[in-house]
Amino acid sequence: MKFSIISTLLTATLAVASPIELKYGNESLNRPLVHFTPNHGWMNDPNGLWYDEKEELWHYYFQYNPNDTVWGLPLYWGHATSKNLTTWDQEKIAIEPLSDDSGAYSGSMVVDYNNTSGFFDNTTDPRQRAVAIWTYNTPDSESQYISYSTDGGYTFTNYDSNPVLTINSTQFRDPKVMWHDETQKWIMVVAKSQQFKIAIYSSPDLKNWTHESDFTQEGYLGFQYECPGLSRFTVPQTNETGFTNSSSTDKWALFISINPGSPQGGSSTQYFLGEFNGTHFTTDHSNTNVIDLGKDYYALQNFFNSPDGSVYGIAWASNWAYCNFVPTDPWRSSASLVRKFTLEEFQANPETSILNIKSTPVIDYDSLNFGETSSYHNETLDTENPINYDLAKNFDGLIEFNLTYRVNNSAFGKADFADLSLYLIGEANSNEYIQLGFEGNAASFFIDRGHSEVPFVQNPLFTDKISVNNQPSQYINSQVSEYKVHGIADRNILELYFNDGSQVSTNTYFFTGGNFIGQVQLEVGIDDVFQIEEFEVRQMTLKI
Ligand SMILES: OC[C@H]1O[C@@](CO)(OC[C@@]2(O[C@H]3O[C@H](CO)[C@@H](O)[C@H](O)[C@H]3O)O[C@H](CO)[C@@H](O)[C@@H]2O)[C@@H](O)[C@@H]1O
Repeated sequence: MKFSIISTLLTATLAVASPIELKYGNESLNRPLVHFTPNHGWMNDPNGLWYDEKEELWHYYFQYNPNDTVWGLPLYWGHATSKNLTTWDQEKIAIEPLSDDSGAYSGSMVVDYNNTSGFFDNTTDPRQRAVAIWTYNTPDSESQYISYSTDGGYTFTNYDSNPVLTINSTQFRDPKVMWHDETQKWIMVVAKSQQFKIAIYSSPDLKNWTHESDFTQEGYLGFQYECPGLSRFTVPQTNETGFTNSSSTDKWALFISINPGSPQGGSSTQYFLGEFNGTHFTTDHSNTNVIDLGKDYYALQNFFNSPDGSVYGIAWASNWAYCNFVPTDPWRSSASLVRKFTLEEFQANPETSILNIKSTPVIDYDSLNFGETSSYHNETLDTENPINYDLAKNFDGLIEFNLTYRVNNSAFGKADFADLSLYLIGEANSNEYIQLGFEGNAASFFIDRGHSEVPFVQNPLFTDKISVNNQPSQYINSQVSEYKVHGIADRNILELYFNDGSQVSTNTYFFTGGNFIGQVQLEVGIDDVFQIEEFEVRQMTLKI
C-alpha cells in the first residue's frame, strides 16, 4: 500500500460531537453538510438568487412546502442566506401564495438600483432594492407577479396591481429577469411551457412588459420547457492553437430545463450559446448542450449579480422522476453546490474545439476543518496491488478527492474490460459502495450507485448506472491520454468535475445507517494500463 498520511487533525474532537448532530439531532445522518437542505419539509427549484452588496450577503430562495416532505400546495418561497456560499442559514418564509390551493411558483430577483419601479425611497439603500418576479399559480391560471422588499430581502410586499403579465394560460411560468445595459431595459425570459417556447419580454419599470420574441422548439423538448435563464459570458481570447471566435467579446447562454422526458431520464438542464440583441436570442449552432450529465441537477438558476461580475448558479439536486421517494426525513431535497460558470474552449475531439460552459464548484475551505489526507503519486497500478485507504471513523461524511490518471491505450485488447475503479465504501455496511470508474475501450467514465441495501435504490427510475463520455485533459502521445476527475461526496450527493469542470455529473446516493464513507479503494482490472499521476483524498467537516 503506497499512500501516505500527510496530516492527521482533529480526529479526537470529531468523535465527540459533529455540528450537524448538534443542530439537528440524530435524524440527519445523511443530511449533507455543504449542500443546503431545508430543516424540514419539501424543497424544489432555486428561486430569486441575488447578492446584497451592502451586507455582502448571498440570498437564495427556493420552492418550499413546509407542511409535507412531498411537493404540494400551498407552495411558498423558502429563504436562506450565506456569507460564504458554502454554509447557509435558513430564514423565515419570504413569499406566500394568496390562498391554500395556490402556489408562489418559481421566479427570480433583481436589484432595482435606480428605482425604475418606483417602489423605493431614500430609506432603502440602492444595493438592497430587491424586487421578486414570480409566477402565481392558481387552479385556473399562471401569471407573473412582482413583490418588493425594503428590508434587504427578508419580507416582501405584493405590488397592488398584480399581475404584471398574464396571457390567459395555465402553462406560463418561471420568469427570470436581468438588466440589459445596451437597451436600458429589464429583460424577462419566461416559459410558455407546453408550447415549447421561451418568451422574451422587455420592460422599463418591471411593471409594464412588452413581448419581443419567442425562442421555440430548440434542443431537447421532453414534455415541457421550465425554468429558463439568460446569462452573459466573456469569450476567452483566441489561443495559439488557432481557435477562433466571433468578433464580439460577449456570448450569451440561454438555459432551459426540461421535465419530464430528458435524455438522461426525468428532468435535466440544457443550454444554448448564441447572441442576444435586446429583443431576440439566436443560437450560434443548432446543437444543444447539457450543463450537467448526471441525474440530479435541475432548474439551474444564476445569481442576478455577484461581487466579481462572474456567473454563479445553483440547481436543485434531485430529479422529478424519483424525488418524492428519496429516503430523507424530515426534509426532502438538497441544493447543488454553488458553481461558477465560465466559457472555455473545449477540445471536443482531436479535430474540433468548441465553446463550452465550464463549471467550478465554490467551496469556502476556510469554513471547513480537515481530517486525514491521503496522497499517492506516480504509480502504475496492477491487479495485485490496489490502493486501500481507511477513513477516520465517525467523521462527518464529507470527502473530496482528486484523481489524475494516464491510460495506455496500447496495453489492452478489444475484449478486455480495462477499468480503473474507485470504490467509496460505506462505513456502516461495507457491502454498500459507489463504484466510480473509467473503462478504456468505451473511453467513458461510469458511476454505479446501485450497491446499496436501501430499498429506494431499487426504484428503476433512480437509474443506478450512469456514464459520462470523457475527453482526455491532454494527449501525452499517440497512445497515452491523461484524464482528471475531482469529486466531492457530501453525505448523499456526489458531484464529479471532469477535466477541471469541462464536464460535470451530479448524482445522489443512499446507504443504510447514514451515508458515511468508511473506506476508499482504487483498483484496476488489468495490469500496466493505468498510471496514477495523482490521487488525493481528504476528509472535511464544518467548523462549529
Ligand atoms: O414548484 C413549481 C415549480 O416547479 C417547476 C419545475 O421544477 O414545475 C414542476 C411541476 O411539476 C412537477 O411537480 C408535480 C407535482 O408533484 C409533478 O406531478 C410533476 O411530475 C413534476 O414534474 O410543478 C407544477 C405543478 O404540478 C407543474 O406544472 C410542473 O411541471 C416549475 O416550472 C414551477 O414553477
